Amino acid sequence: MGRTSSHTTSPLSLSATPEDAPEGQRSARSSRSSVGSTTRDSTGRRSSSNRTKIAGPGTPLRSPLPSPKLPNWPLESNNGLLNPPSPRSRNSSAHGSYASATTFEDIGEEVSIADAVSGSRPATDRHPAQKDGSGNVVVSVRVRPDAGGNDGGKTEVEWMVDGRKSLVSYRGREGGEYIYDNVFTAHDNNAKVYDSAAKRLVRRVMEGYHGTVFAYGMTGTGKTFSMQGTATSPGVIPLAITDIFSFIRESPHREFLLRVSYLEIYNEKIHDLLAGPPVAGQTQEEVKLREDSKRGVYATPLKEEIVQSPTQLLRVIARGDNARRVSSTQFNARSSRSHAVVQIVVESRDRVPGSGTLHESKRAALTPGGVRVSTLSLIDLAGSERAAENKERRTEGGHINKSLLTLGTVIARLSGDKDKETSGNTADKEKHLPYRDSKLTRLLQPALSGNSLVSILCTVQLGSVGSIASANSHTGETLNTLKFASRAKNNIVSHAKKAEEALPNGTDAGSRALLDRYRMEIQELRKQLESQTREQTNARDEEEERARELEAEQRHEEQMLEMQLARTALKERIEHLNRLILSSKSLGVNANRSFGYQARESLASNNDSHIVSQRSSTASRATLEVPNLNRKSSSSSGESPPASRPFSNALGADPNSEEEDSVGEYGDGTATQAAQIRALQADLADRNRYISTLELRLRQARRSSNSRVTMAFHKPQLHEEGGAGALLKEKDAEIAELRARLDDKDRMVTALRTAARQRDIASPSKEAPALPERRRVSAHRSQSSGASETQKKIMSGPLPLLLPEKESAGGDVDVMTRMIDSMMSDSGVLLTRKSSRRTSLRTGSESR
Ligand SMILES: Nc1ncnc2c1ncn2[C@@H]1O[C@H](COP(=O)(O)OP(=O)(O)OP(=O)(O)O)[C@@H](O)[C@H]1O
Repeated sequence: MGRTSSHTTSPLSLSATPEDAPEGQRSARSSRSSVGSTTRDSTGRRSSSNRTKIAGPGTPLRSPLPSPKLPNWPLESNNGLLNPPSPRSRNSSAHGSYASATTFEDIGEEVSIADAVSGSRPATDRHPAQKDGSGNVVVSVRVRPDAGGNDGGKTEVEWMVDGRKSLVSYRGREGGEYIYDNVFTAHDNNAKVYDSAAKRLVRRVMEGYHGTVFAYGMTGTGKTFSMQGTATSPGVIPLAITDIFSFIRESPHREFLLRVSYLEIYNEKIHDLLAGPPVAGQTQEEVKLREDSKRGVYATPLKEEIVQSPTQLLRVIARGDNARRVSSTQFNARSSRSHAVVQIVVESRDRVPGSGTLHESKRAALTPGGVRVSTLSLIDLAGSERAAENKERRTEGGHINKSLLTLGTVIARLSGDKDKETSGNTADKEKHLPYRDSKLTRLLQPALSGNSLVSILCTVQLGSVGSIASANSHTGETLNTLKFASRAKNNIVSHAKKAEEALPNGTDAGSRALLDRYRMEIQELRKQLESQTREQTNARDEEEERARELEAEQRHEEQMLEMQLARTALKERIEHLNRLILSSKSLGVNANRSFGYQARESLASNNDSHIVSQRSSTASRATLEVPNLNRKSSSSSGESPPASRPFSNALGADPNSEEEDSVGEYGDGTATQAAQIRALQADLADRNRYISTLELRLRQARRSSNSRVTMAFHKPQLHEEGGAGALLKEKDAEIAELRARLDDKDRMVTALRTAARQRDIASPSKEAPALPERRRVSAHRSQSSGASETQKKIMSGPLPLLLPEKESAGGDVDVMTRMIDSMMSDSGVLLTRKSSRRTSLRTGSESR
């Protein structure tokens, strides 16, 4: 398989036209010369006394992202927003407590340790170029300790590393001196690297600048070691995270929202390292780079996680690290096969005291200002490498080298770009910079084109004599890295400005600032909550109102029912009393008829009156007879003697009437027994209904006394209850009277039976005709031959069969007549008494 140039040649070995090895040397110098002759003069000289030996303290193991010892201060968090507690002092502050060689644009603000210690250069002279923004780009070189632990020997002869002077010089072929912003020797640890190369940039990002830190170098030279570090020696990323949160704590006047994404560019494809493993059967959407005027170049779709603590942020990044592609290569057992980009988006805004009261929450009491969005990109590039034997590694290496080559080309051409910038020809500038040739350069475009603060950390391994790193090819790579660093320092011009504060814009729903969107969402949710609370209150009020109405309605219904019952009861009572009145009248008529012969005579002579009397009597009986009496009558039917028939009713009986005959042999002359029974049953039903009405009302009254019935209804009810009780008592009295009357009748019947027996004994031979026959005969005789008064009396008695008895034994009949008269007289007294009581009752109820 043929190899492409990118396979066979490391990008670091390529020089972008004018900057060849000697030019690279010049470039480094010119870099300094661009920042001032003083610097060049001071850094350009060789000094054996400052020469640093390559140290080889042993290679730390690459490990997952370490957890640096983080201050355990709680951060207030609300919806992902971070609010620092009141500021407190600490030794390691993100606010410039460090002494760093990092320059950026703080003129005279910070002095490098080396310079401060040496005092060789006054701060004002040191970086005059900072005034035109070139100080926004920091280039550092870090020398990795030799894996063999040999830091002496020939190395000293070929390479000279001066940390204090930020100088690396090579005495071999194509040798030269390279001066950078920082040169870290093999003795310098990650903390020193971070403090000098990145700390200030991180702080600036927190203040609102975009910042990019990336590690560049040949494979195995310590890029990942520098960016991630180890558990004991945390690298740039964990230390930056610590500082981010320290800054938040120390900025009580601002509120922050942090979101993080993590992507890798592997074989020229972008992968979201936070997206998790692809779900079976689901194709993951390819991450693409887009560009817009506000955000610049960005990858999408990309998972962004909002983080609220250093631990959370470190965990998210560690998760991404685990997803990153790492393989073993000739130079590195765990070589990164992709460019990895951690992006931390910082949203912040001022917290201005608002109109909230003390009782409201702290957050509600502050009215926010505009949101500032800045981005910190921490990039661990894959290392350039020579072609590997493994096909897969070769493919990867090809892509890695190609992208690094493009990066080198872009940076190399930036120098020409600088000239065009002065001439103002920006169209040309865009045209000749091949940002789009690789994903890496496209992604780095905003940073390389000057919108961002940039810190480039180039890692090299010089190697002692005989080591792999000392091999010719390796030295060539190292030299190319140094040249790249020099070109970057020389060519990249950053005019990074603080991101503008986007004022809260209620209509911009697609606003990039989550802080703003969250604020809007919170406001919206608050509004919703308020309206919901209002609605709930209204609904509750309505419900209560409805319940009240329902209760009133029920009460009204109860009252109506009570009134209805009361009316029904009154009606019943009126009806009953009316019946009683009729009964009294009837009884009065009957009584007259029973007591006086003359009255009976007159009634008997008047047929119409007789009929009326007959009816009245029936009604009277139907009304007055009590159930047990009724029972007795019916139970004795058929075999009880005719004596059970009342005397009075026989008085007006029409002996010719078929109806009279057909109503039964026990008819009393005014109504048949069946009619009596019917009447009694009807009366009984009336009373039962009345009693049940009273019971119902009583129950209702009891229930109502427990419910909230108004007093207006209680009073009549109580009154009704009293009336019902009285009525019941009255009924009981009536029943008792009727029973007494029944007893009288029983006695009468007994007497009549006795008389009948005596008659039978007196004339045993004389057969009595059958009852109906006798009755007819007697009736006929009585009517046709004009019966005597006595006969009429007897006829008005219960039994027509007494007639033959009279014929044969007149003495017995007289006895019987006397007895009946006496009983009737008793009964009359009883009925008169009862009648008078009923009248008084009626009067009483009417008056009531
Ligand atoms: N300054 C250092 N001090 C001690 N050990 C180091 C240093 N720099 C690198 N190493 C060790 O060298 C090895 C390779 O380092 P590292 O993986 O960081 O290289 P790299 O540049 O990221 O390589 P690649 O491009 O292949 O990913 C690791 O085991 C690492 O621990």
